[in-house]
Amino acid sequence: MTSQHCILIGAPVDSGKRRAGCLMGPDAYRTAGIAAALESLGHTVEDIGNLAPETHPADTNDGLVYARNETIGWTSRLAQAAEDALECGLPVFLGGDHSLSLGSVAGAANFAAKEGRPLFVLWLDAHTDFHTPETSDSGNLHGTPVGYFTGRRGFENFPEVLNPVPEENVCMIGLRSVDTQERLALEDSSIRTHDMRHIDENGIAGPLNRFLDQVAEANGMLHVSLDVDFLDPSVAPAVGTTVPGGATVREAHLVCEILHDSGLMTSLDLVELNPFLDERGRTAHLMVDLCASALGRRVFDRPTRSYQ
Ligand SMILES: NC(=[NH2+])NCCC[C@H](N)C(=O)O
Ligand SMILES: [Mn+2]
Ligand SMILES: [Mn+2]
Repeated sequence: MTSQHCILIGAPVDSGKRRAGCLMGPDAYRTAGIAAALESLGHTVEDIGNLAPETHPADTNDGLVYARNETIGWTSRLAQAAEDALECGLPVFLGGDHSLSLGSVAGAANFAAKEGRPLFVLWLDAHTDFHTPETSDSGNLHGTPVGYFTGRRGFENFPEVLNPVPEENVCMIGLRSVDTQERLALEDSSIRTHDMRHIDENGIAGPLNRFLDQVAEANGMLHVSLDVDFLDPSVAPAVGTTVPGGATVREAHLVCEILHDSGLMTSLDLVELNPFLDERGRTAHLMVDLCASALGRRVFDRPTRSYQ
């Protein structure tokens, strides 16, 4: 297994929705032992601590979009952090709510463009997060990152997206809650969407492997964004937007194990963990275990042999 330099980036973003708590996420991952888990796999780990948003005007909360200015401050800060970290290793963003991915993905896209490689995004989530601030019913910006980094219009005052991720490079797995405006916009887009019914009928490995083949063929970089609510709430209760019927522990590990074996993942977000809603750290521990699977943990050190 090739060892990697993992850069843990604390992103205590809590501005993407009204319910507070994701700001405690980075420390919950640390408490759950994320650094030791990755080191035990032979990786080097550098924890750069928690970042803060760039200074921004105070939010007046217009009643439509919640904490827009703070989220703008985070977006530019995290885009720069992603670009810097990709110079020397594999950034792992410890969220923080999903609005952090406006920055982490935009930064990864800027880095990929400098390298002359396309960026691909794997979105593991119950939601598509494909709103713009104008289409959002809730006004919560954690529902908008995919809209932003694919270059949809309506993100006034946000940093310009210099390298929008082409829609055909985005693959979503785990979907089971899509708003009408998102559904209409997705119908006009070439984003690949795999809802839970598709997974129930066909399994989770097929769509993932097909996407990874596409990434490999294009010599692409791959950003993976893992939302806690991708998982079923019975195993991952610590998230404000639970939707029943999510991925099982085994399905989620399988995704992460396949990702590791592909050797394609170049950056990772762990988002939406709200430790205030957790049960004795079980969701934080599961997310750390999934991260470890994505970085090479397996049941056997060697491929298992079948009986002859
Ligand atoms: N990252 C998330 N948990 N997003 C949930 C978004 C829910 C809903 N679609 C909204 O825009 O408000
Ligand atoms: Mn999400
Ligand atoms: Mn979600």
